This record gives sequence, structure tokens and C-alpha cells, in this order.
Amino acid sequence: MGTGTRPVIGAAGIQFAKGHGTGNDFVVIPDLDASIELTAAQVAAICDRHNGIGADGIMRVVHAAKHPEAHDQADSAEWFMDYRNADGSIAEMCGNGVRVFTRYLLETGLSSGSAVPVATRAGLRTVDVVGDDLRVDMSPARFLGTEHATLAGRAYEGTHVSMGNPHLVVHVTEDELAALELFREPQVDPAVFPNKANIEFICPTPTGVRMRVYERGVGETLSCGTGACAAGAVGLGGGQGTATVDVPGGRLTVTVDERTLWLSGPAVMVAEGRFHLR
Ligand SMILES: N[C@@H](CCC[C@H](N)C(=O)O)C(=O)O
Repeated sequence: MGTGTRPVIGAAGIQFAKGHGTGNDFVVIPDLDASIELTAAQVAAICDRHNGIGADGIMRVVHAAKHPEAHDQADSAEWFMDYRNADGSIAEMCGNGVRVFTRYLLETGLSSGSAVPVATRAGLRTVDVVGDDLRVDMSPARFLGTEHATLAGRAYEGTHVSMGNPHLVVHVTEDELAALELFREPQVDPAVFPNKANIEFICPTPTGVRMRVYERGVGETLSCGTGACAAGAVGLGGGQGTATVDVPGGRLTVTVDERTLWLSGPAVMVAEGRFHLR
């Protein structure tokens, strides 16, 4: 795995688990004492779907007190979600990731109870167990005005939304949604999005919206939790209520109340093992 990457571990290899939320899949690496340093090239090698394990991103599970970006949250959360996109870039937040991360904590006994606080780069998030689903308090969507993306020579107007990470939500028709060439990366104005953005294309359904997404640092994915939050909030017109968000990998539900925005849906672990970096 990962030609050109440096070995950072002994012969026993690195322990990992794999999980997904509506098809948005992640490699989870328990690194409780923050001893594993992964370069961007190594993350990309792990996430490679042909030569690696394959995933949309990886999450290191680290004691919040032991990570410089999270020790200020250590009084409230024991664990920090160190999230990296499949290309190795760092992201502030991941809505499906934080739910899969919590499933991992619960299944391994690193956390227990029905409400699990998780430290993230976007701040503290609490994940509740609700039946088979995991529901996370994502904090309110922040609406930041009208911006544009260009895809296959066409300019699309959309709503700039922050969920801790940057999003642009674009309305299209159902036929346009099906025809989008999302094997290409939509281009955004670097003056507005200096670190790029996740782009959600949506059309209305009877109970919410249907969405396809191009994730920053990944490509088109089967789902994106923060993208669903941004899309649901736009679908609700900035008001309160509940919207289903249908993605290629399944269904997520977004609820906006007077205080916050909730994201609910399935999060499952599917495998565990060890890997080596050469
Ligand atoms: N899949 C995620 C979002 C992951 C981060 C995103 N690609 C970014 O760079 O902001 C989700 O479920 O929210």
C-alpha cells in the first residue's frame, strides 16, 4: 500500500475499523494517545479504492486531552475526531463521520450511554442514540449569501452555507440532477472559498429534497452529512421543520428547531483489521 509513503509503524501494523453512514465510508483508526502521524500521501493510500482499504475519509480516535486542536474541549468530551478527506486534506467537520465515529466508540466500549459528546475541529458535537439511528446536534446552519459554482461550462447560482465546513447548495431540476457530470470537480471562486467547498445539488421531493454532492477532497460520494444539513436547511427555506434528504446511499433526516439543527440516520461498522504502510 502507498508507494512512496514512509513506514511509521512496527510489524504488527495499524489497527483499523471500517464503517459507513448511508454509503459515506470511513476508515477509523484508534490512536488513543496520538502516536501515529499520517502524511497526506499515506491517508490517500489508505483511502485508495483499488490499492488500499478504500474510503471517503479517515478518522483517528484520539484522547481530546492529547491533541493540540482539542484539549480545550477535553472537559466536555473524552474523544477527538481527527478527520481527513480521502486526498489527505483536513476538514473541520463531518456529519456522517461523527455518527460513524460514535458507533465505533459505542461498539468498542470506549464510550457508553445514550448521549456521546465528541470533540471536533468545529467544536463539541453530541450524538444521541435514537433506536437504530444516531442523531447528532450539528449546531445551526449559517447562511452566508448567494455564490456560484461552474460545472461543465455552466454557472450555477447557490446558497453559501457553513456547517463548520463550507458548502454551496444549488437548486436544479430532477432531470438536471440525474444528468450532472460529477466526475468533474465544480469550480468555485477562490476569493469566496479559499479552501474550496462541498457542492450540493438538490431538487424538491414531497418530504424534503433529493441531493447529489461533490465533496471537497473526495469527489462525488454516496452521501454527505454536513451536505445534507446544508441542503435540508435550504430546503426548509431557512425556517424550522423536518426535511428528508435522499442521497444515492439512502436517506438522512434533518430537523431544525428553535435552537439547533439535528441530523439523523444510520451509522454502521462493517469490518475491522490491521494494515501496514510501506
Ligand atoms: N462526508 C462528510 C464531509 C467530509 C468533509 C468534507 N469533504 C469537507 O472537506 O468539508 C459529511 O458527512 O459531512
